[in-house]
This record gives sequence, C-alpha cells and structure tokens, in this order.
Amino acid sequence: MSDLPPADTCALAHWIPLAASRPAMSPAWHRWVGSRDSLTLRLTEAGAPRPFRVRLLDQRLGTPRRDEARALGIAPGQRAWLREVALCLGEHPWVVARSVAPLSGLPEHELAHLGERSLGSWLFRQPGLERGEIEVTSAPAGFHAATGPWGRRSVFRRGDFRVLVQEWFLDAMADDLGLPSR
Ligand SMILES: C=C(O[C@@H]1C=C(C(=O)O)C=C[C@H]1O)C(=O)O
Repeated sequence: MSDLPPADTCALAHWIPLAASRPAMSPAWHRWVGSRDSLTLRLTEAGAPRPFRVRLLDQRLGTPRRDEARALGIAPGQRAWLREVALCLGEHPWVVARSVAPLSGLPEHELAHLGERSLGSWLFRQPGLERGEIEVTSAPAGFHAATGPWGRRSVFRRGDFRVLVQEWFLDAMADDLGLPSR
C-alpha cells in the first residue's frame, strides 16, 4: 500500500454535522449514512446472500490523528487502541472502518481478541450504550486505497469507555446496490 498518503494527511479531515450534508446527499445515501443501529446488521441484510465478513487490516496501540483526538476530547499524542477493518460482502470491501478508543476505560480483555468478529456485534450488546451525533466527510479514509462518496463518524459511550467509530462507504457498495454516486 505504498501509494497511500501518510495517515496524517487526513489529520485535518473536514467533518460536518449530518444535517449540514443533506443538500449534497441523496435520500438513498442518507438512509445509510444517518442510520444509528448496527451497520454490521444492515450490511449483512443488504448484501445477502453474499456472505458478510470483517477483514482485519490492523489492530494495535498507537497515536490517533489530530481530528480523532479532538473528537474524543483527549490530548494530541495520547496513545489509544486503534482498529482498522474492511467490511466485505463476498470478495468486495463495501465499507472500511477505523475505530479509536482511549486507553482509560478500555475493556481490553474483551476487545483484544475480537479478531474478525465485528466490533458492532460486541458494541450493540453492551447495556447502556449511547451514541453521539453523526458527522460526515467527503475526504477519503487515508488508510485504504478504495474510495467512495461518504465517510461518517460518531462516538459510542458506555460508562467511562469511549470509542470513535469512523466508517467510509465505498464505490463497490454503491455499484452492487445500485446507489446514486453521492
Ligand atoms: C459499529 C459497528 O461495527 C462495525 C464493525 C467494525 C469492526 O469490526 O471494527 C467497525 C465499524 C463498524 O462498521 C456497527 O456494526 O455499527
């Protein structure tokens, strides 16, 4: 993946509230980008009978990008749990996702062995889970070569555990589902 820009190229990715993206976003995409329940479940249903699969690209402790640290309210340079995946239907990545969780409050024993099981299927089983506002970008993911119309992010909270989940919807998903370009 040497032709990718360095991760920090997207350090100042421009995120706007979901409502502010409405004029540029088709109703069909808004149903995906604005959905607040499990994306894993939605993709599994929309992609059937193709099998849904999480492909783990990277999972490690590292330094979040500046826009990620800001979204989580942590100091720049503070280390966090990072996870990058491709959510695939059959052979095609439809969504790439990057999740960032501060180490304080991290249930590391539960997340360390997630592997290729979906973070969403774990998250949505957590009692008292809260989800913050969805923000939207048209900047690329920065860690994967595939491009697409929209990225979104939101912070999930349960007690003192927080995770910023960022998901980029890819052109392959638009093609397979016959969705508009934006
Ligand atoms: C947050 C969800 O989980 C999905 C699964 C992810 C993973 O396994 O790392 C990451 C982002 C999500 O798209 C969801 O299903 O809504």
